[in-house]
Amino acid sequence: MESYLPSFDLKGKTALITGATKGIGRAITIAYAEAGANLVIVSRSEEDLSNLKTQIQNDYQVKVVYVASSVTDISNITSKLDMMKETMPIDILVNNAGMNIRSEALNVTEEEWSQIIDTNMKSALFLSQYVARNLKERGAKGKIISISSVGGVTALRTGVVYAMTKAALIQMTKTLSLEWGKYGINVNAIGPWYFPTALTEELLKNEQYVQDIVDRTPLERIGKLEEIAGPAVFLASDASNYMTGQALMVDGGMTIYGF
Ligand SMILES: NC(=O)C1=CN([C@@H]2O[C@H](COP(=O)(O)OP(=O)(O)OC[C@H]3O[C@@H](n4cnc5c(N)ncnc54)[C@H](OP(=O)(O)O)[C@@H]3O)[C@@H](O)[C@H]2O)C=CC1
Ligand SMILES: C[C@H](O)[C@@H]1OC(=O)[C@H](O)[C@@H]1O
Repeated sequence: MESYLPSFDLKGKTALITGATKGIGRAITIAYAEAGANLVIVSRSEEDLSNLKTQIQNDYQVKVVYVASSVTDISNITSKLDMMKETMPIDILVNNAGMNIRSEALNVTEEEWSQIIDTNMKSALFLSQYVARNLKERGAKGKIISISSVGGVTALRTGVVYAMTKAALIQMTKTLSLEWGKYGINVNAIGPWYFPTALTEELLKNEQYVQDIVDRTPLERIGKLEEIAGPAVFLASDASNYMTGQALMVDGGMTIYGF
């Protein structure tokens, strides 16, 4: 029977998600479990990680391990991954962990710079490097997905350093896709507009701010977490095997805003 429907399931794959316990990362993590992936989940809270592991293992027949660490402590994370790479070799990496300090450019400090840069970019590159080295050693195909932002392609009022990190993730995506395509590693990014998470909670409590968002968004609403999980499953699955170096804006149309 002629068929062109690719597989969206992730059975037999192992996915590492940073920032897996809250917000967008949590939605992606649970969606990956629903798609059958084994999981390596990373955030700083041992309690949150343990609770999420228990929830997922109660609901889905997948293996879950966790690494409680700041993503800025790369060697701590990779040393723990080394101990599990025989049993849980990583096939899919989601560089999701990120943060923002919303200072105007005239006021931003070096301390804020360092915190945002290190959290949003350092682990994205060095965890991608770690996973790619392991995939190359195994001769295995892999998927690397970085969570950028519409702020990586258009100007937002939410901080210049954050915007720099999100633009950098898109350029990192393109460069790594160029170098690692020959190893069968797809490297893509997702650029969300606003989604309801702890990161945006305070902003989204402001009715005028939400109205400003709606006024700039053709779909006239903020996103739902399942609407970011979908593109993340797509980019992790065989359905996107011929896509690499791309930044998918998941934004209700915001970045094409016309007049
Ligand atoms: N929500 C939105 O509207 C948008 C979000 N994004 C991006 O999506 C990603 C996720 O954001 P969102 O879900 O909203 O954020 P949340 O603040 O809700 O979640 C962030 C997650 O990252 C983890 N995290 C933060 N800093 C570190 C760190 N140093 N080390 C390890 N884990 C860390 C947190 O866990 P813990 O604190 O327990 O360690 C948490 O699990 C970010 O990269 C963000 O820039 C992009 C565009 C829009
Ligand atoms: C859409 C942006 O990324 C949004 O801006 C912010 O300040 C939040 O940090 C969100 O990430």
